[in-house]
Amino acid sequence: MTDPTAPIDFPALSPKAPRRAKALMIQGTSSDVGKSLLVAGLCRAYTRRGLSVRPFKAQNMSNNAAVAADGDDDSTTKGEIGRAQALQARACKVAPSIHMNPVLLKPQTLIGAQVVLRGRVLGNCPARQYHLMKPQLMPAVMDSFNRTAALADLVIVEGAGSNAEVYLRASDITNMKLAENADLPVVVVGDIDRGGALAAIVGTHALLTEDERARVVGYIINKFRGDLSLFEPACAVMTERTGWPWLGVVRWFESADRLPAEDALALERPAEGSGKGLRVAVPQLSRVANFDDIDPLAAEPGVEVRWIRPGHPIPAETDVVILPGSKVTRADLDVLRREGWDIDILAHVRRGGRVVGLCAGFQMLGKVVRDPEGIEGPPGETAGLGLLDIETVIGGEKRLVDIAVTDQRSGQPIRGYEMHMGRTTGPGLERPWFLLDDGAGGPARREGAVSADGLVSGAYIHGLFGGDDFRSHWLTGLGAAASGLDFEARTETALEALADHLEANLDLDALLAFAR
Ligand SMILES: NC(=O)CC[C@H](N)C(=O)O
Repeated sequence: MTDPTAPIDFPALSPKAPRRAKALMIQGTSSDVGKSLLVAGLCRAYTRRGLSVRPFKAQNMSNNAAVAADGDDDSTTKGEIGRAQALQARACKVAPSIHMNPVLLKPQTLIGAQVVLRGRVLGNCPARQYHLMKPQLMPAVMDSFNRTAALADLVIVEGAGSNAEVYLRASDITNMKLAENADLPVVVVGDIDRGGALAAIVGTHALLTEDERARVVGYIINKFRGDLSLFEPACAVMTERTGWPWLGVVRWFESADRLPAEDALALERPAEGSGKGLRVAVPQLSRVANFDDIDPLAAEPGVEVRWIRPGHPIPAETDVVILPGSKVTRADLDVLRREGWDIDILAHVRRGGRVVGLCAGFQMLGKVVRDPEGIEGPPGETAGLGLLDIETVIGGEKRLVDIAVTDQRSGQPIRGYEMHMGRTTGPGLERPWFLLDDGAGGPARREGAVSADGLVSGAYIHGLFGGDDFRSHWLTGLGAAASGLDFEARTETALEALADHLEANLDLDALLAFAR
């Protein structure tokens, strides 16, 4: 993608389907005000009321992606969308679609990202170039919105970041510009937990144009803790300054960490876990991807998961080091070395400790990672940790597939997904971690690798630990206690609790009446 003004080649837009759904848009005064969670909760609450609901977010920036159930019209493979929209789809009890999140930006460097359009990689792009290219994406965004709206009674649309970045207005495809194009009523959400909510709401109003202000049907204050009677005068001030109705205050939702987080900011949360039992350390890579792979382990009472921040060593008293996925395998190998984590990991293995690599983490455990075309950074190769006798080349079509198979070795069902461009070869694969059997009677597929001494293992499969049987089997094999936790049910309970929470905190009939 060298010329940002060159026309983009994407599949033909569908003939305009009649819009059936009403829609309501949730915009925020900044990122991380809790928009994704609010949308997920509204999706579930209105689904429970018998409506056919769909989520929509034009553009998401996240390395936590999910495999959609569909791909673009001319594609035989499935696409990917942000994890938050996949969760929202689940809240609506429908399969995730590429049209729920037509543009996904997966950050690779501080100033550039992989651009995924309608589920498929369009290319890598520096932020400045993407900014110029963005207006061209609007027809595809609108097409996806229309397709989503043609299927449902109600679409809950999520904005991105702050809706008052007015200097970016010309290239906006995901906040007020989308609201204008699709004629959406807008609710503005402010975050009291971070402070400055008054200034954020009043400042947002000040920065918007008259027309944009008129689209706003009211504001919500999210993440409130404390005595509401003390805060009510603040709402009077905001309403007086903006003329926008106050639609309610949503109290802090305690179970938020039971739902998969969208961006790596969530890793700043204190670790869960009892402080005893199996000690799992996960280095916090710079472009960590699909980090919710670790959530099911963190949810086990007998497991203590610690995310290791830059500047901190991997503690010697660790039982298992898990190397997670990463958007930029080679650059994150450099991070491992810069932090001295490579030395910690090698010492850990010498002491008889276990290491597990997932996707990019698996690639890092090999001898070398090559990127001849420069897909994830400057072309070249980087030595891996050399703990598995494998090599990886990044390139070709991205592999995006859901997996629901049986591991012949353990007899355990394995569920998960693959999402990677790297292809791995080498003698290490002769000792696979899994022998995957799809039940159709064909030969088992080998997946992953295990070192000769059995201490180091890795595979491409994300979501492995979400399977209760596999997780219990894995924990028991390490001499750790498995609790019998039903992870899916835990997520489902959290979604229901979130919907209850919104029913209790907001007037959802009134909110629904704003949809049009
Ligand atoms: N999800 C991942 O960890 C991706 C691994 C690597 N960046 C690849 O594309 O092959």
